[in-house]
Amino acid sequence: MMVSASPSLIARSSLEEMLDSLRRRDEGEKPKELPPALPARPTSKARLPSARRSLPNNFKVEDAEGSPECLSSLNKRKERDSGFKAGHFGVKRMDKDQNVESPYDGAPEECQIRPEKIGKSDWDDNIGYFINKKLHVWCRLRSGLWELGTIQSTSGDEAIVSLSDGNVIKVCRVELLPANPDVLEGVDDLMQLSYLNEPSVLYNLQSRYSQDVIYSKAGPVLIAINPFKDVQIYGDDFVTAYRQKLADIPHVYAIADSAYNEMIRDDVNQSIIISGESGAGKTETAKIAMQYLAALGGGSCGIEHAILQTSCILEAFGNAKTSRNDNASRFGKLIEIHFSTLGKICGAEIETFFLDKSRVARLEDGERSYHIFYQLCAGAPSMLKEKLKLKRASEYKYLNQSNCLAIDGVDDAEKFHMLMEALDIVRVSKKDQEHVFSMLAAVLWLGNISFQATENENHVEVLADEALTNAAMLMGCSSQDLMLALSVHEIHGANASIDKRLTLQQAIDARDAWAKFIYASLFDWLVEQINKSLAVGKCRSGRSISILDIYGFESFQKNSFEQMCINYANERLQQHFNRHLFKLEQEEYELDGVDWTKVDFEDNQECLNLFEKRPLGLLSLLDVESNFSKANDLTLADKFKQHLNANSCFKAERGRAFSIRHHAGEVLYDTSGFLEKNRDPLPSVSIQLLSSCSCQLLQLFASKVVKQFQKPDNTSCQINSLDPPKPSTGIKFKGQLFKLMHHLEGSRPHFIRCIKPNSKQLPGVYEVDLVLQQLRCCGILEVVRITRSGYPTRMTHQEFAGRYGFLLLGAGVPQDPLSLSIAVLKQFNVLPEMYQIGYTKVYLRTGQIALLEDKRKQVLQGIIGIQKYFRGNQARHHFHKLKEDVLGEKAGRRAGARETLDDPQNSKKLHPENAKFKQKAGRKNSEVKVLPIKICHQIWQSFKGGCFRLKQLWSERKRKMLNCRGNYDSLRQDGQNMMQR
Ligand SMILES: Nc1ncnc2c1ncn2[C@@H]1O[C@H](COP(=O)(O)OP(=O)(O)OP(=O)(O)O)[C@@H](O)[C@H]1O
Repeated sequence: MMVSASPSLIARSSLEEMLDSLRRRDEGEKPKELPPALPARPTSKARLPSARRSLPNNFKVEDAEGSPECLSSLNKRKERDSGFKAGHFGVKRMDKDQNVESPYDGAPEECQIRPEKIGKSDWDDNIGYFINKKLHVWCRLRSGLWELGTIQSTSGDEAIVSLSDGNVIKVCRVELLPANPDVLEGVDDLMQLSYLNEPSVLYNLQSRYSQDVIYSKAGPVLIAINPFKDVQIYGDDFVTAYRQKLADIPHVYAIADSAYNEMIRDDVNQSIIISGESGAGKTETAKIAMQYLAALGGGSCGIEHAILQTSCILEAFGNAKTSRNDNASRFGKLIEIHFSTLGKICGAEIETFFLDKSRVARLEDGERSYHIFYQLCAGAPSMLKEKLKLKRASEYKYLNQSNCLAIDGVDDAEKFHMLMEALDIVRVSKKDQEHVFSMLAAVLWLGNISFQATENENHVEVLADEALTNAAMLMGCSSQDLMLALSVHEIHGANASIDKRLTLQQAIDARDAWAKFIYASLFDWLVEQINKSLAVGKCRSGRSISILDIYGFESFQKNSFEQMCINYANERLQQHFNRHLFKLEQEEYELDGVDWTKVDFEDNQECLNLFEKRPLGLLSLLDVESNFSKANDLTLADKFKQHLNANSCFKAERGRAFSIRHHAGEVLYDTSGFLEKNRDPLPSVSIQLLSSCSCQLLQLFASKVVKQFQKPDNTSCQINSLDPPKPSTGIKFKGQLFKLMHHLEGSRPHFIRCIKPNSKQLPGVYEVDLVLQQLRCCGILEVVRITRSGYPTRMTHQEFAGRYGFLLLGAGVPQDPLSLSIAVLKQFNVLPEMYQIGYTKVYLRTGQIALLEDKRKQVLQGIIGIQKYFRGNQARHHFHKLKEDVLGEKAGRRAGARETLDDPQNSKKLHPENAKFKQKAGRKNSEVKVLPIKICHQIWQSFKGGCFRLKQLWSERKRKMLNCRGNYDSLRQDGQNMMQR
């Protein structure tokens, strides 16, 4: 279930656009019958600061209403004093709260958004225009769907609309929105739409999707709609096309390409952040991006193949079939690909987050556990099966409880063979592979261990059957020890410890805790092994591209601790998105003195406060409650209600339930199991047993837990489920998330929003409502609005002048970068509304830089043409001269040689062959064609000398060419002339 901005709010943006056009019309800028214009650009009031002007601490600008308002801190203080309240289009203000944690450096963020200055909505005049011209409008039907139609007439608040299917209906005017002309159907970038409103965006994407065009742009964000089928837009040819910039339609390749080029060009780390709900295509998109980067940065060491193979391993161990996706990732993943100074991949590092281990022991109907279990049972060679005492998947309780053992179209045995190959490529040794498979089998056998009640119904004993024997054998412990560990709980008193027999439920929980612990530890260990294998070599440049594929927002009928953590992570990512696409962008305009009307956006800081505030935030309260042995899920829910009610994102519900208003919608949570999952206990006896097992992996896993229990002063503390010194799951997760945000903040982000077109995972089906919810929850319309009215290209005055200054001609070219930049913009007729000059940077609207780059390219090509001609001429001249020299020298030598040969004194110096030849032929000396060795050598030396001199001349000429400013200027002049011609 998702909730988003109400339609009227979204509609407002397009109304606003129309109003602007109407205003223009009223001002007499346009004749009466012109269609509503494109969204108004703020008129440029670019101030031209002096070249060395620095930004004063409290500089003032005029707001749109003319009242001077101090920016930055002054501005913020004023708004705080006026006490604006949060609201969609109103002002949203988050007070600086000392108790709110932030993963960003410095003080907690203060978020303020000024009200958007929107005039009164008035659609009437426009409706008149649409009626006259019989232009299409979008009409919202009772079903909520939008349909195209034309307005026939209006009366009061109502309008009669003739729909495209022939029906004529009466609707409220507020249900009408302007449609774009046909020529704009299916545009690549939503920025190109004249009317930016929900139905236009929705149907633009649908029109593309119906033609298998799955990628579109929303300004800087790539929208990827899952095709649920193979589309022929990947592979070598496409890679080459994007690499050589021959293709420019939106694509993951284009995003990966810009990330790579920006990393090389600007020496800045990059990140590709892929988000979307479960089944939207994040993991596939991440793989496609990785494939492109591997093609671009693949080197001789072949590490890129190993990196690509990690997907196969991680999917086997971390993905499972859920009701929403046959291959759902049940963990978050950040893969950081490192590059050498030459731009070649030199290693990678994978970080994983929050594996959903509950899936190991408990499955919902129709879902599966992790793929690897089914793959192992189906594909293991018979020898291995024998060794692990493996049976078919259907014989294991952990796998057969959900009535789903296979996935349509997936061959688990084949997948197992692919996995073995991948493990080999990633250099996980055969011995380690065997250890991994034994652990998996041990988990499966553990799940088959059953209990029987003894004495009274309260206590249990473990059944001594093949499950117990096999599990103990695979773990490397005795069956007796395992029986004891699963049926007895050790309680540490002040002076002694006592054994308490477990009830049936406790025994089942203990067994499942073991299985989950082993599986989660195995997963972490495997990731460690992969990281060792992909470790970055010495040639690292420190530059990297990180790809984040993290679980999307989740909202089921029953939502538990896992969903809360996942949705919390999504809130953090949403803030990163907001920060970069809305907040930092607008802040930069303000600080650099750019004339700018703020665009509103939905801030989720309040929701983050709900989670992170201390001591009265969700995670802190959960942690405190987890430390009380008498606390239960109901007392926890009460605590939440008692302390969190003041937060507008929290809603108390009956009993154990509570709701959170997430940015993507309201979710109802049930606290059942929260405390247990947050504590994540493992009875002390289990750790002791694991440490004593002969299986090395288990020993290693146990030692890691013991380390967690160690006190900061390194003295070990008693491991007891009553002692909770181990960090709780929630706090650990928060720590991981903060680390992730730090990492992302250190890189330049590229956002990809994956959209799931239908919930049945079918190709060609586009469910409008589902898509709309997803577009709303990631604020796509707002991104387009900001980008469209913003200045996506910016360069410092120095950079701009350095890059384009040379295009100016004449003696009066200004010298300081600011004046030079302005002169360039004027020279090339960049319209004033298409740029702004800030205190430090030049800001350009979309498309303007391409214009300047074109000019630059033309001039450079002209220059290169002249240079080529000039150099060619020089080279020819020198070559002819050298040739003459060599020939002259040769002729001289020949003459000398003839004289030498004619001298009978020298005849004995002749080469024996020559002498023989000379005698045999009986020719005259002057006719001799073969020269003496010495002379041959002399000529050769002279020729080599000539070549060497020629080379020297070449390099000298080249140096002179580069240094000679006069020459260069005249070349530039020639280039300009050529271009003008
Ligand atoms: N570009 C694509 N081309 C073809 N099929 C795709 C593409 N993207 C996704 N799919 C299909 O959609 C399925 C779900 O995609 P994927 O597993 O990447 O979703 P996800 O967003 O990562 O989901 P989760 O969050 O549950 O892990 C894939 O198994 C694949 O069948």
